[in-house]
Amino acid sequence: MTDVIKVAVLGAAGRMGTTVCAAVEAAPDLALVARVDATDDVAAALRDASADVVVDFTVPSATEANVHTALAAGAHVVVGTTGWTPERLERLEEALAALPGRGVLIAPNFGLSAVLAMTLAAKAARFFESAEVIELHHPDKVDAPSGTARHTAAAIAAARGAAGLGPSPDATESGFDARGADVDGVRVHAVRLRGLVAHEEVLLGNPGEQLVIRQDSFDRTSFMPGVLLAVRKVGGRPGLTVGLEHVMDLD
Ligand SMILES: NC(=O)C1=CN([C@@H]2O[C@H](COP(=O)(O)OP(=O)(O)OC[C@H]3O[C@@H](n4cnc5c(N)ncnc54)[C@H](O)[C@@H]3O)[C@@H](O)[C@H]2O)C=CC1
Ligand SMILES: O=C(O)C1=N[C@H](C(=O)O)C[C@H](O)C1
Repeated sequence: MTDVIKVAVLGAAGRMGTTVCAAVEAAPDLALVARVDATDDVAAALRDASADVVVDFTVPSATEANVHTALAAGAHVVVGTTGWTPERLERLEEALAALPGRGVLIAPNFGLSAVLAMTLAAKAARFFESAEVIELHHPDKVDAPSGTARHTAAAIAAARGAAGLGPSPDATESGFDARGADVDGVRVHAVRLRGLVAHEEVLLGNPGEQLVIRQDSFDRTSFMPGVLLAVRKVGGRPGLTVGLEHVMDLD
């Protein structure tokens, strides 16, 4: 019989944290050893828990410090929280270089439909003159555009660049402000609407044709197969992994 993986959850009282705790408790090969939230002493809680894997679903302002605290406590780390800038990733890679064998897996989205949508969009991008991304979320979300949309737009931009494509055509003159955020030259639009959970649409256009790639997370349980997959895989992937696609045999 394989050993049970001990899991601690940061942000355990939040929307995602609550769902992750329930999923871990329901998995026979995992044991939930700590629920940690904002009012707790994170370092002390993680030291006491001796978790194999710490899962972070907190807030962009706390996640970097939490991950370094989890590493100091001796755990591998799975991160779903947004806000991982290139500078934060660089600091994390430096820390991991001094911790051989230790793994951190950060995924902007653990939904299988979202990962597949991002992958398909990146593959399709070089065939189209125009590309734009629309992300749609619940209105309690604190960041915009979503981490998923940023990741998607960056992958589309990289594919367009590698194919020698220039910017998407756009005759909008300066002084107009309704064209969304610019992520590596790809326009990203953010909708916030009560009733939504997490949704993304990639629009790819050519003269006379359009490809729309859309994914919908109607419920936070949709993220759980991806989170549990990451928890099971992270210990076997030393260093930093960004994107669930790398443990889904998609690359
Ligand atoms: N990668 C993915 O598949 C997904 C990522 N997310 C991201 O996960 C993050 C959390 O989302 P939600 O659960 O909706 O937010 P939420 O606001 O419901 O939960 C965040 C929780 O973190 C706690 N918290 C804040 N600071 C903390 C700290 N220093 N230590 C421990 N806990 C702390 C808060 O008290 C709260 O309970 C967001 O960045 C969101 O964008 C959300 C859904 C899916
Ligand atoms: O805040 C959310 O809800 C979500 N956040 C992540 C993001 O910003 O991409 C993942 C998913 O879209 C849900």
